[in-house]
Amino acid sequence: MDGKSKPGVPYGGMTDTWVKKHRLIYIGATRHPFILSIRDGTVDLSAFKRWLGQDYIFVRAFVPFVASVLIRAYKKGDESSGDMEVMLSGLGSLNDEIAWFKQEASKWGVDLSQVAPEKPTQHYCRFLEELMRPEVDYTVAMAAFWAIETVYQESFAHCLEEGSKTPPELQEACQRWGNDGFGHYCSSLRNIADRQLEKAASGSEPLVKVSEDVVSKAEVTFLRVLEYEVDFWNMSCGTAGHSAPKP
Ligand SMILES: Cc1ncc(CO)c(N)n1
Repeated sequence: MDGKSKPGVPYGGMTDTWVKKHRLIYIGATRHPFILSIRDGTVDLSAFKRWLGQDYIFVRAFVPFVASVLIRAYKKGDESSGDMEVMLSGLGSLNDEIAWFKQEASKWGVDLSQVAPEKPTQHYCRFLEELMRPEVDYTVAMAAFWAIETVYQESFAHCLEEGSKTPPELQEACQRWGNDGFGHYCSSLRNIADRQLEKAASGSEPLVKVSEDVVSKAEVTFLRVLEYEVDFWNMSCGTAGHSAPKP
């Protein structure tokens, strides 16, 4: 969490460098007060229900983004990489996730059909749309994909650690993203992103535009994901998102 390389993650990958270099905002996204309130059992259930409704809207918008990365992986044509299989597993779990949201919403009496996207959700979904544009490089899309998933994995795994007082009725939500299998999936995404970034940085990626351009765009995209995540948690807490203006 504090930028130490994780077991099984190749030390020194570009994503490792970013987590260290931007550890304050990374901690802001993965140890947000909303998450800490779940972990210490003080979370306001109305905040949890607000998060549930808004995240359902986000996840539905996330599906086409993941599909767009799958298409990019296919077009890369590097069948040996196994990238497509990682994304297919991600799409499969999103199918289960949407079913879980519906079941969890009915458990809490949240009518998902009546939930309107709040501004942070609208902005985050618009950002996903931007990442689906054809001119966005596979490497940049993968940096976003890994960051989006890993913020949730790190956040909810924290609520499951020894000593946490997560309320039993919220354990399932935390397990959803905090479990080891999802952690392994995030490591697979991270390895793809690191491989792509390494190729872009070494200029060995054919037909890629100016390679350092791709690397710096990927880093900016990583930071934008963290900002959108912090805004999303702020919204869940009900604190009007006074976040930095988006570039
Ligand atoms: C806002 C948000 N970020 C990341 C994830 C992980 O898929 C999610 N479900 N929602």
